[in-house]
This record gives sequence, structure tokens and C-alpha cells, in this order.
Amino acid sequence: MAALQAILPNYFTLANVSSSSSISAKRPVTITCCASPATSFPASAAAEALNGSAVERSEVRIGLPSKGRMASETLDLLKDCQLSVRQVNPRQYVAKIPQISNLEVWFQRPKDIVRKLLTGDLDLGIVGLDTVSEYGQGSPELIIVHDMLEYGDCRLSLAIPKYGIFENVNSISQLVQMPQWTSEKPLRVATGFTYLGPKFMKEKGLEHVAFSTADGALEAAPAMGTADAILDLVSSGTTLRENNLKELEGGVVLESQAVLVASKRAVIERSAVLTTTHEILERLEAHLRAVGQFTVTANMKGRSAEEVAERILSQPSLSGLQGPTISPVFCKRDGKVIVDYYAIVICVLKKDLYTSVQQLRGIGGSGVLVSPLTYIFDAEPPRWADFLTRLGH
Ligand SMILES: Nc1ncnc2c1ncn2[C@@H]1O[C@H](COP(=O)(O)OP(=O)(O)OP(=O)(O)O)[C@@H](O)[C@H]1O
Ligand SMILES: O=P(O)(O)OC[C@H]1O[C@H](OP(=O)(O)OP(=O)(O)O)[C@H](O)[C@@H]1O
Ligand SMILES: [Mg+2]
Repeated sequence: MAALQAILPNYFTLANVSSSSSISAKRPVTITCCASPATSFPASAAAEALNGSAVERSEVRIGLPSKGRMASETLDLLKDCQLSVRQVNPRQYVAKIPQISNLEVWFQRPKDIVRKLLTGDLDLGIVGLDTVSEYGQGSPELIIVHDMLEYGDCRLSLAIPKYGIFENVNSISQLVQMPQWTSEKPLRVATGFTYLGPKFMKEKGLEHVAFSTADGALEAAPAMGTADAILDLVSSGTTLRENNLKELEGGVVLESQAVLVASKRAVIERSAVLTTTHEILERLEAHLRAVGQFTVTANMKGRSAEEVAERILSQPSLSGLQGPTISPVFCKRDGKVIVDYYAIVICVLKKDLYTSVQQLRGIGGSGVLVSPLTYIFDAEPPRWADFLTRLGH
């Protein structure tokens, strides 16, 4: 019950923001203070919403994006970690991952994944950090387990037109100092980020600002005359460019990519969630570490393994994970078994491959074979220790 009470205030905040203080295009809201936690929401309603499902479930539930740009890349990443999701058709919202028998996959919209982690209906989820930050509202109930899944890279950034009164405005401080913004005529910002937006503007000292929201194509708002600025996700910058908009120095609210997030309460109260989180994290870490590297094997003439090792370690790109593995290559000459050559195995960063091959050749390497790596399982990943610390273990 104590754990339950600990998360209730955040649940109320979320409920309050989406009901009483919701921001709409029809009714722009001048921000005087940013999303303050409300306490008027009836505790019994939230307790009821939280009750039961999380506590009684023995299965572990992970939420994955059901649609949009994150959906297929999430499934691809899990597949690369040998965690293939068995989904018979895209309209099926629950699926299994055969490798982890007690794991249920629930396909949901990214924002609903975060909401359901907060209410206890999901235990784990993969979504963009922007979505966790916007819908999680800094709740301590959400813990990021892996913060760099290496896809879905984008930034939440403020942008203004390149023309008109903004022609010479290039930084957020210049925008704040513009005399145009008053309580009667605030800066109008279109955004889908109605929690992070006001919070950011307040932090930057912009007093007179009104927000409106829409579900997409926000970049059209300034040219349409319905907003002065937009706060939206930017990746390549093409959409901004095509709409004659520019980002501002100091205007990035957050840098985002896909993350694995857990419900703190689920992990603390149910050991199956902790065990499954550990397995998923281990697989992700091992895979993500491996994708950036190749295994390189080569033959090298030498007098001894030590002498070959010295030659290899004299080269900056050839030290491998811990150092080279060197094995003697036995051959028979004049009826005698001798060792003239050594086989060496090292891991090299993909970006350093060509340099490494050149360095190997330079010290007498031949027959260089390069193979992809599937996993690098090291000692316990540092992210696991970090996760346990944040759990208070
Ligand atoms: N242009 C982009 N490039 C890379 N990643 C992005 C980009 N836009 C969004 N993302 C990431 O992908 C996530 C999902 O975005 P997506 O557009 O698929 O869904 P959505 O905007 O939440 O929903 P919808 O567009 O269907 O209303 C975002 O939360 C963000 O983390
Ligand atoms: O910097 P870029 O690479 O051009 O990407 C940025 C665009 O991508 C997202 O929109 P999305 O494609 O998801 O469409 P939406 O507006 O319908 O969400 C985001 O909202 C921007 O509009
Ligand atoms: Mg989108």
C-alpha cells in the first residue's frame, strides 16, 4: 500500500492535465505557471484503477508501439536480440515472445504505454524518451532501464519562422527579449507537448505565452497564421526547412531516442518482473554492443605468442575487448610438428575496420577474415547496477 500511495500523486497530475487544464486550439491558454500537481482527484478512483491487475498478475507485460515509426524498428531490435514477437496479424494487440515464457507483449500507442505503466497495467515498455518525459511528467514511478536503444533519434525543439519579425531572432534569449509578447498578445506556440512545452518556456523566462495543440503537421501553423512558433520533434530538419522555419539556439527541450522503461512498483513488488527486466536488458546490451563491432581473425608469423602479442598491442586499433586471443597454428615439416604461425582473434569497431586491417597487414598479418558479431556478453552490464541503485536495492 505504501508503494501504491507513493505513485498516486503522479497519477493525479496526469489525470488533471488531461482533463481540467487540457490545452486546445479552440481555447488557447496563457501559461502563468507550469503543470502544478493537483490533489483534488479522488484517491479512491485512482486506487481502484491501480488495484488488482498489477498485483495479481503472474505474467510480465511489456508494451510495444502498435503503430507509427517506432513499431517496426522495435520489433526488428527485439528480433536481433533473439526475442521474436509472434504476432499473427497487425490487428492482434497481444502476442508472445516464445523465448521468455511468462512475457506478454501488448501493442499500444506510445503515449498509452506510458500511461499504462503509471496505472500498473504494463510492467515494461519501449517508447521514445520524449513520450516518457511528456506523459510520465517526471514521475519517480517510471525508471529508464536502457536509455540508448539507438533508433528513433530526434529532438524536441522550438522553431520559429525565418521571415518577418523573426528574421534576426536566432536564440531563445532573443525570443524572450522581443517586446511584442504581452499578456494581451502572447507568443502563440503550437505543440503536442502540453506538459514539457509550458515547463520549458517557464524555465526560459518566457512569461507571455499561449499554447495550442494539434495532432500533426504543426509546421504549417505559422504560415497559416494560427501560431507564431512551434515546439515539435525534429530529426533530419527537412520538415522545418520545407516550411521556412528555423530552430533556435538554446531551444532544444530534450534529445530523444527509444528507451526501455519499467514500472518501479512492478519491479519492486514482483520478482518475475525483475528477472525478466534483467534478461531483456542483458540481451539488449549484448546485442547493441556487438552491432558496432566485427570479429577479425588473421594469421601472423612469429617466434612466440608473446612476441606476436607485442606486435599487435603496439597498434592502436588492434587491442580488442581485453587484448588479442592468440593461438598457435601447428603444422608438420620434415616429420616434425612445428609452430611458425599464430592465429589471432580480435574485436574491432566497425568504423575502425579498414584502419585495423591496414595495421594488421603492416605488422605481418595475412588471411584476414572479418565476421559480424551477434552478442558480446560481458560481466554484469553497468546499466543493471545503475538500475538497481535507482530502485533502492
Ligand atoms: N522525425 C522523427 N525521426 C525520428 N524519430 C521520430 C521522429 N518523429 C518522432 N519520432 C520518434 O518516434 C516516436 C513515435 O512517433 P510517431 O510519429 O510514430 O507517433 P506519434 O507522433 O506519437 O503519433 P502520430 O504521429 O501517429 O500521431 C516519437 O515519440 C519519437 O520518439
Ligand atoms: O526533421 P524531420 O526528419 O523532417 O522530422 C520531423 C517530423 O517528423 C515528425 O512528424 P511525423 O512524420 O511523425 O508526422 P506527424 O506530424 O503526423 O506526427 C515530427 O512531428 C515532425 O513533423
Ligand atoms: Mg508523428
